[in-house]
Amino acid sequence: MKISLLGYMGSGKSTIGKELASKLNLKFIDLDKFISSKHQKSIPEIFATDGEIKFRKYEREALIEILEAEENFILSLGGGTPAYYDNMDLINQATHSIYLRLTPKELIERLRPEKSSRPLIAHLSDEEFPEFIAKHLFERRNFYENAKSILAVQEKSVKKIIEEIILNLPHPHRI
Ligand SMILES: Nc1ncnc2c1ncn2[C@@H]1O[C@H](COP(=O)(O)OP(=O)(O)O)[C@@H](O)[C@H]1O
Ligand SMILES: O=C(O)C1=C[C@@H](OP(=O)(O)O)[C@@H](O)[C@H](O)C1
Ligand SMILES: [Mg+2]
Repeated sequence: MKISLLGYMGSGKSTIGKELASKLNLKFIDLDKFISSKHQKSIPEIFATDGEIKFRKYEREALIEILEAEENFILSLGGGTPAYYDNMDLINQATHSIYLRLTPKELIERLRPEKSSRPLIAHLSDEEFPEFIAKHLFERRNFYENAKSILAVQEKSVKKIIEEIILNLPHPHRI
């Protein structure tokens, strides 16, 4: 079984992916962590030293490497992965893709204390931040909505989200 989780920064991809993998006894791969360990740099360091364009290239290469090498996994993508190259086509060809959909309001609340770890939003002032998230999500949604399955995650616990994902897995993966 190959499952990928996608959605905006802060939607819970990394958190849900890790828990879901442990529940389904599958290998967990976080695309950002994979890129970091491959390049021996944190994501903010890659953005600062190599720039976003190179990051997108590394992200694309890592995605292909994982999709070609691995048989069974839960893959948590980065928020931007579906929006570059034809990544979304590759993701849908190889995996059951799930969009974790969250409202701008909740994303803003969640991301506010965690902004500094995310280079695309780290520099934004308190005034700029909410408007940036709303606009950026509006652009990204077009890519996310190509996922095979869409799950609204607002006001749901991690446990509940995992239960719903498992219930909605395509047959014969349901357990
Ligand atoms: N269902 C949830 N309810 C409340 N907080 C959550 C939930 N899922 C994730 N979080 C929190 O939201 C933040 C962002 O989660 P993370 O997994 O890093 O998102 P992503 O990988 O999509 O950017 C983290 O602090 C995480 O603990
Ligand atoms: O949305 C984006 O373009 C990004 C999201 C991040 O991942 P998370 O969605 O896990 O924060 C990370 O890949 C990088 O900072 C760029
Ligand atoms: Mg993440």
